[in-house]
Formats: sequence, structure tokens, C-alpha cells
Amino acid sequence: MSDKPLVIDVNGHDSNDFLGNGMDNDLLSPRDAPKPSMPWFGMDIGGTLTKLIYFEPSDMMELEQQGEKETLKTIHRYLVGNIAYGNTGIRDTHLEMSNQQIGGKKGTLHFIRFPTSEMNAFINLAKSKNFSTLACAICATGGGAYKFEMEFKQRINLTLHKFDELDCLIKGIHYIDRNFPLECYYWKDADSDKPNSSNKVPFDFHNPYPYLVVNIGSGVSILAVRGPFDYKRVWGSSLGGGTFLGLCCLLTGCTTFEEAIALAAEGDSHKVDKLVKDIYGGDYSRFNLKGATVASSFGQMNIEEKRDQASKSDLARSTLVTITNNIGSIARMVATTEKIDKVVFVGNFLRVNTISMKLLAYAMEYWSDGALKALFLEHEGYFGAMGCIMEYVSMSQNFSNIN
Ligand SMILES: Nc1ncnc2c1ncn2[C@@H]1O[C@H](COP(=O)(O)OP(=O)(O)OP(=O)(O)O)[C@@H](O)[C@H]1O
Ligand SMILES: CC(C)(CO)[C@@H](O)C(=O)NCCC(=O)O
Repeated sequence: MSDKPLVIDVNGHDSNDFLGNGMDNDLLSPRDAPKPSMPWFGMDIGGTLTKLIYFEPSDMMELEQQGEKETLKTIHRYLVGNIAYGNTGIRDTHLEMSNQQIGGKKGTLHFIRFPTSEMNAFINLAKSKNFSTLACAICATGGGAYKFEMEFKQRINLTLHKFDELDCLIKGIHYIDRNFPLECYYWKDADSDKPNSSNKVPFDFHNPYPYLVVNIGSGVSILAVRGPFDYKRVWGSSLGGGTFLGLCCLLTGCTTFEEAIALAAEGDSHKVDKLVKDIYGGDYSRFNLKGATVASSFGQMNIEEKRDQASKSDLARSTLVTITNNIGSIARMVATTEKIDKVVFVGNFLRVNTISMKLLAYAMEYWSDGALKALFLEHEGYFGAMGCIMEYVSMSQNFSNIN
């Protein structure tokens, strides 16, 4: 690979050196057209977490023999040789996908995340690893692709080539579902009274349309998907994963999502919420409301004595149940309106959060009399970043085909 930089302008117009090969691209025949330059990244810069997928080519040795740049090797060794980066970056090794065939290359997909609030440290890291000598553009999606665009440009001369987050989400779901064994599953016999009773069961999602995607990130976006390229965003809610985490930090003094979930796992939301039986003394049978149904989330917390009895764990549990049930209830209404019976829940709110998944599974089934099915995907919050890699590769291939 030449020393000439990889250039893509922010409007999506490829410069004639897009392929980073240092040659005039109009001299290339399609057969000779090179693959998009390494390294391949997809980055989804969300409101809370940034997700980064790195495609490691199987023929790294070959690249090295071809005299690939030292910088490429340094970045490769740093990413693949570690599972934690700085204080907050994590590689989710359990999600790794090997033997992938993308853009004519075989390789492994690595899944990395870090808090978006650490973007400054990430940019410093990219600078220290000389990333901008390798390429001067990287593909990005999510709101942060817009928000941080100038910062990337000014501080490390890196252009963010932007793709829409929901286009990427759908593309990523379709790619990963077809290429990762047992990606899609449901919770069998989920029961709100017996949280430990249900089991994960694989679901065959090969004939998926139509389906609803409920993406629970900082906020919630709901999409109706009717074909590979046919979707619309039908609803949204600001009461999402960010709300759960924010309220939990305020109410319990916890500082991380993991801590908030661990607290919730120990808690009892009935000590915080007002149930139907707290109002009726039992069921409200006429309208099929069981005594154990929450009538009013946090509805006991106006009474001092009840407040004194509620522990931090109880408050965390109630926050989790409140946010989850609200999302479940909106998803159910949207599914009914759109006449769709498969509802796929994704987003990092569901990470290490079986409590919410089981609650959603139970709520969808119970409140729809079994008409709706809640489905889940193993790669939870990484679909946007995956779609971003797909966009990069197909964009480069289109470019190659023109030449
Ligand atoms: N380690 C973590 N740190 C912070 N939040 C986490 C973590 N793990 C899971 N979460 C949850 O995931 C949510 C973020 O999910 P996700 O990464 O899918 O969304 P996002 O892309 O940041 O947000 P948006 O799409 O709304 O811009 C957080 O609000 C929190 O509830
Ligand atoms: C703003 C986005 C799309 C960013 O991913 C997401 O956080 C969201 O869908 N929030 C909910 C916004 C609404 O109320 O429709």
C-alpha cells in the first residue's frame, strides 16, 4: 500500500484516491481493482456507548509480507492482543465472529466498546498510534458521527464518513443473523412471578419479514421492517437505557450500568411500586388485572415509612421494571397498530440484563394473549457498527465496479 492517504469527503463523494492505492483509479480495470484499504472499521458513536468493530483479515501474514505499514501492524497487535483498552474500553470476545467472508476477504470480526464520554481519550489514542498516517477517513454512524466530526478532523485529520444509524442497524442485523450461529433466540415460558424459570431457546429468523425492531439504547427507536431494504421508524421514546442508568445513579448512588443491574438483581420492586392488590385487596378481575400487576410504578414512595423500608436494591429493581414495562407496553401497541407479530429487542440496555429480557418476553406474550413473540439477538448493541462496515465495503466495491 502506498503512503498516500485514504480520502473520502464528508459529503460521500469519493476522491480519486479513495482506495488508498496511490494510483489513478481510472487506470484500473474491474478485475484489477484493489480491495478497500485496510484496516476495516465500523464505528457507531451512540449517546452513551461507542461501538467499534474491527475486521482482522486472515491473511495478515500476507499483508505483512506485502510490506504493509508498520502502523497497521501496531494497530492490529494492539486491538487483537488486548481485551481491555485504557480504563474503559472492552473487547467482547464472546461475540467474536471468525471465518467471515466480507468484501472478498476472509477474516475475524472483533467487537469493542467504550463510553462515548471517553471520546477525547480515544482520539488521543488514535493519535498516539499514528492512525492518520494509515488512512485519513473512517466510517462512522450514530449521532456522534455528526457531533464529533469536526473534532476528528481538527485533532487527528481524520474524516468521518457518515452513514445513517438506522440503515446501518438493519443491515447489521441481517448480516449477523445470517452469519453467527444461534444469534436469534427467545425466552421460553417467561413468567414474571418466577424469574428464574424460563430458558433461552434458539429461534429460526431466516424468514423474518415483517418484524419490529425495538432498539433500546440511550433512547428507544422502533422500526417496522418489511423487507431487506424496506423499513420505517414508526415510534420513539426518550424513556430508555439512559433513563434507567440516570435514575439509578440518582436514586442509589451507583456509578456504572453493571452496578445498577447487580443492585436490581437483588431488589424487590414490590416494596416500591403500588400493586393492583394494594388498591383492590386482590385481583381486579372484571378487567383481567391480577393483584400482582403493578398499578402505579413508585406508587408507594410518597409514604415516609415505605420510603424508609425500601433499599437501594429495591429502588434499582423498580427503576428497571418501570422502564422495561413502559418499553414493552409501547412495543406492544406499535406491533398491534403495524400488524406485526415478531418483535426483536436490541440495544445495549439488554446487555447482562436477563431481568428485562424475561420481563419483555412475559409482557409481550401475556398482554397479547400469545399473539406476539419477543425475540432477542446475541450481538445486542453492535448492529449499527456492523452495518457501518458493510456500507464501507459495498461502497468501495461499487467504486471498484465503476473503474
Ligand atoms: N458499560 C455500559 N456503560 C453504560 N451503559 C451501558 C453499559 N452497558 C450497557 N449499557 C446500557 O446501554 C445503554 C446504551 O445502549 P446503546 O449502546 O445501544 O445506545 P447508544 O448508541 O449509546 O444510544 P443512542 O442509540 O440512543 O444514541 C445505556 O443507556 C445503558 O442503559
Ligand atoms: C435520538 C436517537 C435516535 C439516537 O440514537 C435515539 O436516542 C432515540 O430514538 N431517542 C428517542 C427519541 C424520541 O423520543 O423519538
